[in-house]
Amino acid sequence: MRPILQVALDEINLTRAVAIAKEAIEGGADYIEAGTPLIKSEGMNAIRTLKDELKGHVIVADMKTMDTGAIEVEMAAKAGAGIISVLGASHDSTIEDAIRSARKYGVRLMVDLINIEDPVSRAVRLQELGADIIGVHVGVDQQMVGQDPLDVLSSIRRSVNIPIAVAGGLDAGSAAAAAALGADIVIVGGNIIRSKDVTGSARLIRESIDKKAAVSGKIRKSLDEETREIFMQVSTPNISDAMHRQPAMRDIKPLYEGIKMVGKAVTVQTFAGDWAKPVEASDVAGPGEVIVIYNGSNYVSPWGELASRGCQQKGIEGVVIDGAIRDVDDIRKIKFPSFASASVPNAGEPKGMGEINVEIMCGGFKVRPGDWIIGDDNGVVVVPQERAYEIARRAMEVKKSEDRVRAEIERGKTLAQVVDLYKWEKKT
Ligand SMILES: O=C(CO)[C@H](O)[C@H](O)COP(=O)(O)O
Repeated sequence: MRPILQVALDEINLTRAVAIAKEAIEGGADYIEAGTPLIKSEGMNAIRTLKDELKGHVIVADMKTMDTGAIEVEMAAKAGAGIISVLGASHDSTIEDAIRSARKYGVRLMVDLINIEDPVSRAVRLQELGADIIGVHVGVDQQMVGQDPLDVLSSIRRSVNIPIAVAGGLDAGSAAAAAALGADIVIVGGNIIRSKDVTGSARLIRESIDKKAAVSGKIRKSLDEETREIFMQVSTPNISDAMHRQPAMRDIKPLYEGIKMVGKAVTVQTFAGDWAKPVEASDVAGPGEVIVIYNGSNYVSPWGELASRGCQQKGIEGVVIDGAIRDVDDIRKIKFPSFASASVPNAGEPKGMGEINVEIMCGGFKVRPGDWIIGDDNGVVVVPQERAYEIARRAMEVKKSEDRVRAEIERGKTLAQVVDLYKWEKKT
């Protein structure tokens, strides 16, 4: 039997969720899941509405129940769900009572292994308890720090013989790999529901699942390479949103339009106009790095075109100056990504005060050597190195959501209508 494609509606607006579900069905989705955020936002009404609107399709209630298993299964079953999820991390008594309730109401119970330390032995135990489906699942937040549900799928497949569902950031390639590794149900959320073309994305994933492409021996790029690649694709507003709306470096502006800069910081602490350490930093920095300078004066410059040329030849990504820059016309001509808080014609003197690669303040932000610096036409943001991969992944999720909202606006809605603004204003 060909694997089932289940589309997870991780959405908070029911009207949008129904529209997205219909588009996904057109592309080949079999089961439609009321995602946990949708259930929390709209309650059992979400299940009832999906059941009414999507005749002939199994509706899955992703309840993620942790306690009172029987009551929650009863509620979702009565609303029209055919499969209901409980968490594998719950006590066995919760699972057993949920199973009794599932049997009584003629629905299947999916037990979700999200965040379980030893998923293989828990899966074996859940099979003994009578679970109908094992959910191998890496949650959205776990995906952002690099976890992958396919890492444990084969071992679980070898250990249980009941159906297995797999979820966790799957796309066309990993969905096909999941099917090839023995998944019976392939669950896809973000990569379908946040796509500009939901039907096209669902179709692509449906086709690749059907081909069950052999698991490629894909060599994973280094975390730094992946991080850089993602930062190149997202904007500084996407990154700011991903960091709970963190502001950009204050008063630091791009030198020209169409600028894009991504790199790790080589920092310079210097003093008004002293250009020795800034220019020496171009000998320290290399490809993939950005020189970030605190100079402390908007009236005398520690940097200009000649320093920029030297950096460009070495593959240094750009420069950010809390202070003044000069030769802006020439720097614009060679398009060396540069950001500064002022421009002046006058240079200072090379006195040699200050230090390279120490913690500095730039545009009101602490910057340490190795922190990620991303600049574009909107400004410059700093991402702490420890969270760079996670923030890059979260920024990509922001971008995907915006792509979907943009597609809905292009079909004639306003932003307020698409995001249901009035309903979601903060109540005081
Ligand atoms: O249950 C979920 C999150 O807890 C999601 O529905 C599931 O992970 C599928 O979505 P995605 O493909 O975006 O990971």
